[in-house]
Amino acid sequence: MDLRLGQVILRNPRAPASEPQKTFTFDAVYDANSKQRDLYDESVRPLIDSVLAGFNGTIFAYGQTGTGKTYTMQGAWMDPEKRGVIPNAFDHIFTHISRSQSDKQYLVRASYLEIYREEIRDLLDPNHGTARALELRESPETGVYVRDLTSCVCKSIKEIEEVMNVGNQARAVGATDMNEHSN
Ligand SMILES: Nc1ncnc2c1ncn2[C@@H]1O[C@H](COP(=O)(O)OP(=O)(O)OP(=O)(O)O)[C@@H](O)[C@H]1O
Repeated sequence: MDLRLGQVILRNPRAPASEPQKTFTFDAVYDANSKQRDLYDESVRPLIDSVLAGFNGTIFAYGQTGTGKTYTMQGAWMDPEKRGVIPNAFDHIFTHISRSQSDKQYLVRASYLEIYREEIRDLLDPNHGTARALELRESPETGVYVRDLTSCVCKSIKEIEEVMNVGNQARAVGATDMNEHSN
């Protein structure tokens, strides 16, 4: 990895020395020594700032199992240096709201879903294990949305963390089911 050039360089160890390396260039590259805070400040903070200004924003973690998606997104909750994108974004959003002028109003709503075997499951629905899969819909006003997805209004970091914990527990049950099916 070349963090300065934003490049990931791949070499096949079994290939003959004459085979060229493959170089992929990105806007930014972070390796195992990168700091959560640097990733947030450089690559996430500008996106959340635009969301706070009224634009849409998406952060998408994609990769093979065990490559660090959960670590990057959630991190080690109790250690401020290891907190990932989600807790840093909660902090950023609610700090911004608390400091904003009184003529502005913000409404924060949180939903939490997972796509498991091509089906959408609502992790905030207490019956999600037995409920029917949710449907993806599109409307001219709001664009793509998930019909009947639970949405919780959150007024503080504590409230949104509670919503996330409920969803995380539903996820963990899903993972156990999956393990049982594969055994
Ligand atoms: N940058 C990092 N620094 C230290 N530890 C890390 C880092 N990234 C990942 N890890 C550790 O590597 C392991 C796998 O990471 P993680 O669980 O985040 O992967 P994942 O992509 O979410 O996997 P899965 O798709 O199976 O859920 C974890 O023990 C995690 O703590």
